[in-house]
Amino acid sequence: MKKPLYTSKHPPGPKRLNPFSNLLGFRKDSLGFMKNIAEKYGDIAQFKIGHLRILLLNHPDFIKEVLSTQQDNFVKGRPLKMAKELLGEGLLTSEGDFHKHHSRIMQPAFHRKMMDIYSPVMSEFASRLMNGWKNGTSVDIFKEMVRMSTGIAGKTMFGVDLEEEAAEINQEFESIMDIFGRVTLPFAEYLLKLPLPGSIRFFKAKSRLDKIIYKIIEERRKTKLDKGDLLSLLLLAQETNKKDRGISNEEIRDEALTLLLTAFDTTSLALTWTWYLLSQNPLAEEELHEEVDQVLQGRQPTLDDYPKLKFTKMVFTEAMRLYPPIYVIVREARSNLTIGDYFIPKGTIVLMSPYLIHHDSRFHKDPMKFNPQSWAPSTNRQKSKYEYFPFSEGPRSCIGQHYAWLEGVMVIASISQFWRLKLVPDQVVEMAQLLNLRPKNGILMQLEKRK
Ligand code: HEM
Repeated sequence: MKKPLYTSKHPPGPKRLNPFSNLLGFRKDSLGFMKNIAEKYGDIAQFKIGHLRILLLNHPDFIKEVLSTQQDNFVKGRPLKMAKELLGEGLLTSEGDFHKHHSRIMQPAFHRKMMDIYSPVMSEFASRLMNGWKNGTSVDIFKEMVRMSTGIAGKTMFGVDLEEEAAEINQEFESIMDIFGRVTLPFAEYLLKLPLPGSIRFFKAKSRLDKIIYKIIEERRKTKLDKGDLLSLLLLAQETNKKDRGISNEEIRDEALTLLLTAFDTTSLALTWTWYLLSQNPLAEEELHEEVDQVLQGRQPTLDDYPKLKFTKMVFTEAMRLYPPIYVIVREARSNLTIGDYFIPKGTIVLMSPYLIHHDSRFHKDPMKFNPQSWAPSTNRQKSKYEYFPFSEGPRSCIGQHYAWLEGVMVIASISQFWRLKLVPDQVVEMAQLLNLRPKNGILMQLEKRK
């Protein structure tokens, strides 16, 4: 039977006791709240927060509808409004032709051939980090990964050394996240307009980040050097304003800040959770050590080693399954539409959680277990793209995913060749669900030299 174009059937979901009862649950533990809704009401369910209608999709087929098949009917919309306050019209937040234009300008910086240039930088920064480590001491591995990833991002994309500024950048970013954690409030967009302590912190942090970014841009302008990196591409696009409509100073700032924050934050989180998981799974750790010892024989990895470091990549893949840094992807319906048998009105906010799908036993066997072997080519288990999507999927998926895979593998191989990271006992490792999945109080690890 032919499916009707429109249906009046609404997805099931909890009845609201008061306009903010769902808000409280969602703010306290959004993953727990979403899991509960999915378990009670199924793979397509809706709930309300204030006047907002929120749809939760918990099946790869429905998620595919939003991220790919019907993606023209969705925008980043309201949920990204607060992010725009910080990032302006960067690649992450912009829409339509503007987004396409900027995406075209920046694509070459993420082309596979650029990985030849990026991989030695990644190995070098991992070495620099290890040079400062002392056997038997403890470090907060999250801070260490942030410092290293910020250094890598600064060097590969802007040609500058940002390791010194890494702690400040991360601290400003955390102040910003604090207020971003409130994006689900029905009156969120007005929050920044009020002189509240959180808003004041936000604008201070934004202005410090701007200072760092504008300094980088100005210094490059002075040298007039085309280094083939992302900043060169952006500055070149500004100069060659003939065929295309070019790019303004402010747009360069927006893109540079977007790239810096999206690059260092997610990658350092993915690596932090990887070290934590390895410390809890000695068999996987041993297998990793065997592979890196055998492939690298004591030298730092190069791009040629990348395809040989198969188990290393499986470890990183499995870590991003259990701890996908972006644990929920959000869109807004820009017209009335149908998903499955249900009517979804214009303005509905749609949530899709890689975390929930990655922990669903229908799509991943033994989902709570860290099992890198499940990604071995020999298992022959062809997973659908929407069963594992830490980088999202479709036209708005992560532009930096090849870069992130490379950084993950290069860094894991570099470090695990020489060091074993052991979890310092008697600490509670907890997830903080801000815009991304962070360790609440960092993760203390003891450094043990292998060789
Ligand atoms: C493990 C590391 C990373 C993860 C898990 C990750 C994840 C994601 C996800 C889920 C999205 C889609 C967000 C949405 O639809 O709302 C995204 C978009 C994006 N990512 Fe990443 N990312 C990572 C690393 C990077 C790196 C290294 C860069 C840059 C060098 C980067 C730059 C971006 C940009 C610019 C977008 C917006 C793309 C667009 O909308 O066209 N990401 N990322």
